[in-house]
Amino acid sequence: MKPYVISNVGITLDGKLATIDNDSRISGEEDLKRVHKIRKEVDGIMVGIGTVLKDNPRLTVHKIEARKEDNPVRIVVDSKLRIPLNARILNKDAKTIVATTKEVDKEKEEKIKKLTEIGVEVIKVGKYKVDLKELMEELYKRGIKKILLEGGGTLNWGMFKENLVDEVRVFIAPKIFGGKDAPTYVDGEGFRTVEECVKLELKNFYRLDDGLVLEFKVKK
Ligand SMILES: NC(=O)C1=CN([C@@H]2O[C@H](COP(=O)(O)OP(=O)(O)OC[C@H]3O[C@@H](n4cnc5c(N)ncnc54)[C@H](O)[C@@H]3O)[C@@H](O)[C@H]2O)C=CC1
Ligand SMILES: Nc1nc(O)c(N)c(N[C@@H]2O[C@H](COP(=O)(O)O)[C@@H](O)[C@H]2O)n1
Repeated sequence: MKPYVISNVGITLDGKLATIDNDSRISGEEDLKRVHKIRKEVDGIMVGIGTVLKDNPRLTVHKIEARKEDNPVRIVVDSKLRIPLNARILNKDAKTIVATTKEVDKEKEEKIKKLTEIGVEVIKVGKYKVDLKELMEELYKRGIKKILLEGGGTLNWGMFKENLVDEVRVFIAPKIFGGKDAPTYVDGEGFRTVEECVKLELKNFYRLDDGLVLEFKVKK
């Protein structure tokens, strides 16, 4: 069994998550409130370590009224355990799970010990990179039945490639960032043919702030 996964991002019209200098201010205030309402409804929020290193996010419900108990479990996918011990995602506002690989050297073992001491749960799945299918099963076993996937582009690719995403919600801002090295909604290697690609069914759309929200079901 696996959790139900909603992928949400704020993108520009050209599909970028941030500029080449990592400026990711895409959503307006109303869109951020929409995202925080989803955060409040789910059991877990998941990001890749790239997002933690670049944005240092809190990943709590802080744009709408909420109690500490409303904060979902924060999940970071981090194969090489690069997470800084002072990252905001490790603060006491909510529980945090760090998913890493089973390949553990002495340095990694020490980091796991430190993380555990500050109350972080470390899940080991996969050999060279985090096995996302196995991670989903482990999270489900821990009562995490609904997840908000908040990127970035590399983790999004991993989740789509493994067919682990059930729903897509995007805010499209009327902006163009350009830049072939700017992160896009889904990066990674990409599919080679249209047959292999992820197919979506448009369910809803509406205007918000200066942009557009689109909601899709992933066709299975
Ligand atoms: N506008 C928006 O809504 C959002 C923007 N962003 C932006 O996205 C950028 C970060 O994206 P990325 O650098 O791509 O980092 P990412 O957040 O996708 O993390 C990628 C890392 O995840 C780890 N990982 C472990 N196992 C994996 C697996 N099986 N599959 C995939 N990844 C695995 C790897 O260490 C990899 O380097 C930042 O610029 C950030 O600002 C991030 C989230 C939302
Ligand atoms: N939905 C959305 N729109 C944007 O314009 C964004 N830049 C993001 N970023 C995501 O939100 C995280 C920040 O969360 P906190 O406010 O620190 O709780 C960031 O790391 C991205 O995952 N999202």
